[in-house]
Amino acid sequence: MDSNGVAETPADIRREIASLEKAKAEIDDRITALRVRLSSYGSVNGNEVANSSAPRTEETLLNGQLSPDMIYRYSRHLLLPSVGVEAQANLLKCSVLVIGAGGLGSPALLYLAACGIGRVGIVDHDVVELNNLHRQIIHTEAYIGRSKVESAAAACRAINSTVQIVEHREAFRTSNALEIVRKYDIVVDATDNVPSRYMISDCCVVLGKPLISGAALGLEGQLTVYNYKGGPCYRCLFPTPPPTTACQRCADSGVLGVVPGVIGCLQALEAIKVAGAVGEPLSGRMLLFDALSARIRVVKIRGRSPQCEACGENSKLTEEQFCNFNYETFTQSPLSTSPLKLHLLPSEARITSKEYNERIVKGEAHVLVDVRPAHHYKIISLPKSLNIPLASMEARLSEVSAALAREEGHKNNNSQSASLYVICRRGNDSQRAVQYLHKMGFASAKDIIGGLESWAHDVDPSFPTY
Ligand SMILES: Nc1ncnc2c1ncn2[C@@H]1O[C@H](COP(=O)(O)OP(=O)(O)OP(=O)(O)O)[C@@H](O)[C@H]1O
Repeated sequence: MDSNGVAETPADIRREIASLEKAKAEIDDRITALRVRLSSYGSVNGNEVANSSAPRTEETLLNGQLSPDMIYRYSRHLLLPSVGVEAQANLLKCSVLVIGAGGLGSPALLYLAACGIGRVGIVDHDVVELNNLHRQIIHTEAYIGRSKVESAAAACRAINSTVQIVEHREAFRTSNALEIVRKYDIVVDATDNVPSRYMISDCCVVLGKPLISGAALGLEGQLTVYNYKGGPCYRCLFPTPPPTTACQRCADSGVLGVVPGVIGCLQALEAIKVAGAVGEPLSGRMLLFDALSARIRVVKIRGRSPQCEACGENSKLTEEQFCNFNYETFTQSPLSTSPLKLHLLPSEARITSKEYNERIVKGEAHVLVDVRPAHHYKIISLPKSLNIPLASMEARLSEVSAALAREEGHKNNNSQSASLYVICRRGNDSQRAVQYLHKMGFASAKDIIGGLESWAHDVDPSFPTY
């Protein structure tokens, strides 16, 4: 008999248990599905969209204690005596802004989301490209052509749906910098370019935020923490920017994918130390990483400079001065030639890639000198070109004369001189080479405007670019 006086058998009881268990499983499934849906909501350009994103810190911290889910998720942190519950709770209450979702930002963001930083902001204006994927490991092929912020935010939410991810799909500029940075406790500079580095450091000085700054190029990287508890800012160390010609970019010089990976991880580590109030953040010191020799060195750097134009005692930058500062012109020395704006030659000494193609199709006798470095030439080159890198042009000038003589003898029975064309990757070094060749008596030498990039764009779309 049950409590209602109805006769029941063990089979009845088993049936009822099974039925209730099925209903319970369906409710659990529904709760899980709703949690996943909830975590897929986020904020775009700093404004939260409907339904807010992840649970807020107050929900994850019960009466200041970690919730059971949090204890389980972060148990390996909690087991570390130097981290423990206090530092983990500090992380959950903290907000970190990562500017740049590229080579440095990718690992930094993944670790910051995974470790339970309460709110993570991502700023970037760029879209994912195929040649990003060897190092920008937060992005996948499925996101090629789509916003890096959108892609990075999805990856962070997939790792940890309890973290609030805020999307800022825009370039970081003086016009939006203060408004964005004001909302965060710590800033990670993962932009890896000089104008942004000055702008971000100055913004952090104005708003009093600690800054974790990283850089990676080729096979080397460096890292430091600026503006932390009276420590130096970027301008204290580098009051004047380097000449533009000294500012190499990954797109020109290359970078081994793991190098920004290492530095980006260390940036996340420093952010965690500052956020969690553990350890000794890398302030007043700089870490230098050399991948080839597998060496990491930490050197002491200059402390805060009283004369610094950003954080100096009598010269502290104001919000207004920051907003009116032009970082692009400040970081471009008027004496140095911007690699993108070289105009060294008169128009008669230049020819478009289309014109060059028409001439060779007609069978014009000519020599094509490719002045890129030999390792670039090995990547891809035009048929029958002669590789004489710009740096060795002076020493190998006789090879140009010999090639012209061969071509004239071969094609024209010495009756007509052969033309001389010069090409490079984007049309800057070729102009320098033509200028030099003119000086050395090769008066007819012509530069192919825009180099191999223009060839790929205007003549042969199947020609690979890099
Ligand atoms: N001022 C800025 N505001 C927002 N994002 C920036 C700013 N400056 C740089 N970034 C972003 O920082 C990231 C830096 O990434 P990274 O240095 O790995 O190279 P990349 O610019 O993606 O590619 P590559 O240098 O190979 O062309 C990029 O996604 C870039 O869009």
